Amino acid sequence: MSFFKKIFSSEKKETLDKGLEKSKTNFFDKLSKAVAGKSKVDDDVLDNLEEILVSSDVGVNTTLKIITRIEERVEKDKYLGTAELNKILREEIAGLLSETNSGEDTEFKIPENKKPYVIMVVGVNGAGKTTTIGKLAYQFKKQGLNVVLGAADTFRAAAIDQLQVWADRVDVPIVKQEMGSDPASVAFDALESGVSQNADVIIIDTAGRLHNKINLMNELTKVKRVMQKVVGDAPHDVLLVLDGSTGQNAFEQAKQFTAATEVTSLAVTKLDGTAKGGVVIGISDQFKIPVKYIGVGEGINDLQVFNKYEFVDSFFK
Ligand SMILES: Nc1nc2c(ncn2[C@@H]2O[C@H](COP(=O)(O)OP(=O)(O)OP(=O)(O)O)[C@@H](O)[C@H]2O)c(=O)[nH]1
Repeated sequence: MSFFKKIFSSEKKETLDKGLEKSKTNFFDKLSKAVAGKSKVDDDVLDNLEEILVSSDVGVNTTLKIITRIEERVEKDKYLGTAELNKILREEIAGLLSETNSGEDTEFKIPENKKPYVIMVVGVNGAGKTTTIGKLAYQFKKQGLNVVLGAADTFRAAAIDQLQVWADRVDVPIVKQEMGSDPASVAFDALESGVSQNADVIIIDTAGRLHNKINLMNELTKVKRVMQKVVGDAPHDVLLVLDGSTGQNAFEQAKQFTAATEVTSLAVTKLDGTAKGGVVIGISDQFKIPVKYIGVGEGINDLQVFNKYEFVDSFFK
């Protein structure tokens, strides 16, 4: 490993550790209370563990899966000490995450034969869409790629302005129109402009209104259809941004968006400052969609490519 890579990884690790601190403290405080005075994993411990996982926003279905797997191990081992519980949980959670996340990545590499690579970003207002797009643009630019942004969230003037702020900050071109114009038309322009500029990546912001599933579905379908007039297989990635600090509400949003369009990857934001980090485990398991990025701070560097090993290591350190 190069010296630079080592420094970068240790910085990434520090940010991740700091970002997950609240979730960890919450989880392990409860876990240590649950096993206090017990040497063996018994029904009581498992009941408590179930409650802790649910209250850590892992979600009921995923919690039951984890508990069943631990029960099976208890059954096999006969005597499973509480001291081993931490290690077992870590193994089971890593196993669950492996079902959806290949996740050894430290950086997302754009496939060679997909240029321009088009990312359509969806999610409700306030989930951290704009910030995530800005941070992503910065990461791609650091990789030496040409990035173009498309401000297709035309529903609110502030959304266009905010994306412009990020475009200026990262120093990448942005394609935008007036507030209220047709999002599909902005997406079309952005792709045309990207193709003519020989862009490597085009990131399209979309409106996050959820008041009506049919409207949302129609709008996203239209944006996709119109983009395909310029780049036949666009979008290559439909990235759903979820606010991790909303816990169960993030599950609800994932449900609504996956019903409205095909979502191919997830970004879970605001994991710093929340005790609900377990949401990453549950959402990835329930929706069988890989978590590609996690947001662990407001800074430009605080979006990390999700790596299941790093995540579990940081959580169970
Ligand atoms: N702490 C923290 N804050 C974040 C993170 N990601 C985004 N935010 C903050 O969340 C707030 C909302 O983010 P935006 O990017 O504006 O959200 P949006 O989804 O684009 O919402 P609209 O602009 O309202 O459409 C901002 O104050 C961001 O700085 C994160 O990973 N950690």
